[in-house]
Amino acid sequence: MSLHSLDAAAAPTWPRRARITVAGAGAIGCTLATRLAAAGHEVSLLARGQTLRTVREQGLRLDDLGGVTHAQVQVDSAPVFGVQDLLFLCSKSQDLPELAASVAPLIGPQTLIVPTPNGVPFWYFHQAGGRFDGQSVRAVDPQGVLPRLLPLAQVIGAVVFITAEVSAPGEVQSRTPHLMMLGEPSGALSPRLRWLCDLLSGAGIEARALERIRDKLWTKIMANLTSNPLSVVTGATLEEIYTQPALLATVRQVMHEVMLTACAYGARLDFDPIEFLRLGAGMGAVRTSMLQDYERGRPLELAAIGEAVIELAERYELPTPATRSLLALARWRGAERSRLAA
Ligand SMILES: NC(=O)C1=CN([C@@H]2O[C@H](COP(=O)(O)OP(=O)(O)OC[C@H]3O[C@@H](n4cnc5c(N)ncnc54)[C@H](OP(=O)(O)O)[C@@H]3O)[C@@H](O)[C@H]2O)C=CC1
Ligand SMILES: CC(C)(CO)C(=O)C(=O)O
Repeated sequence: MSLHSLDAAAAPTWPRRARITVAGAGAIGCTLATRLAAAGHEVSLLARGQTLRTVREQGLRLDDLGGVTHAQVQVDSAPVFGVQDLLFLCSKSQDLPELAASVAPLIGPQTLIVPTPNGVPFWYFHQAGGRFDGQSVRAVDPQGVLPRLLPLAQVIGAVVFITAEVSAPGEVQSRTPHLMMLGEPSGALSPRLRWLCDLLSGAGIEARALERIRDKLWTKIMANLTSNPLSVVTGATLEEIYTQPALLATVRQVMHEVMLTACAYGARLDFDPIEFLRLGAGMGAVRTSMLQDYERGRPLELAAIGEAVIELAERYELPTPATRSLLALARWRGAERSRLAA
């Protein structure tokens, strides 16, 4: 039997071989699906377009530090896989409301839901305590639909420290170790969180259970907001962004604005800002995911990575002039790119 007990009073038994759907067959979705399928789980993939057709015919192919892994998974454009133990939502943040609207049949009362998008998550204020407890983040859920589509009590927060790129439909390359930080929005180190971490670690994705997942969210937001929009504006790599004086001035200003905002929300940032810049430079000639989206004429994930931070800063009347200018430039570049491509 795959599904664990529905009796909340009894200790749930979490399956060793889980029924898992990965919704969104891009770089992160295919990485997770391939690793989890190769580890013996019953994995289904919600995909569309050419990716759906290719994966149906050829399966998945992941080229990562473990070598090349092939996996066969059940794949469909409709949520026909039945109720799942675990559901990963692997779209870009701006596509999450549409994706979430399509996964209802996969969600039972015990299904764990793990959204992977970068940026401020829609669940940020769920069980956060404090003055904004329970509120929504407009920038990432403008219609306020996500808490209705995804039961918040079943959502586990995730910060994904994987770098992956789609090389062809259903094929992904990743050249860094796979690491995910996971946490209950309430901060509980629950049995289900430990189960999830064990399951991922068993599939070759190092997974750490955190009591303070929002701290790590801010670390990742800092990395994304200091580099992704600037890479779109300048075409620069991470190494250039974090070393070139002409770019570092903006990086530092944005970093200070994010640090101030994170502090206002009680985040404990466990890094030295100078070390942060050094680590960024050490990433080498990496093109950010947003630069890749820009070059492909795809929408930019500016709402979750940038506009949501401004929204949170505004609640405390914190100034974010550098972040605003940078986002305006990146938005303009993105719109120009779309206009030229049309
Ligand atoms: N790639 C990376 O290295 C990292 C990415 N992340 C974050 O993870 C998230 C996912 O990133 P990534 O995998 O790179 O993104 P991709 O754009 O590669 O993949 C997103 C996938 O979601 C699919 N999708 C979107 N909407 C729907 C829908 N309604 N129904 C079905 N499929 C849908 C897209 O399909 P289609 O192509 O047809 O639009 C695409 O295959 C982002 O928030 C990103 O910032 C975080 C860390 C690292
Ligand atoms: C590599 C990194 C950390 C740069 O911000 C990233 O997450 C991205 O490209 O989206």
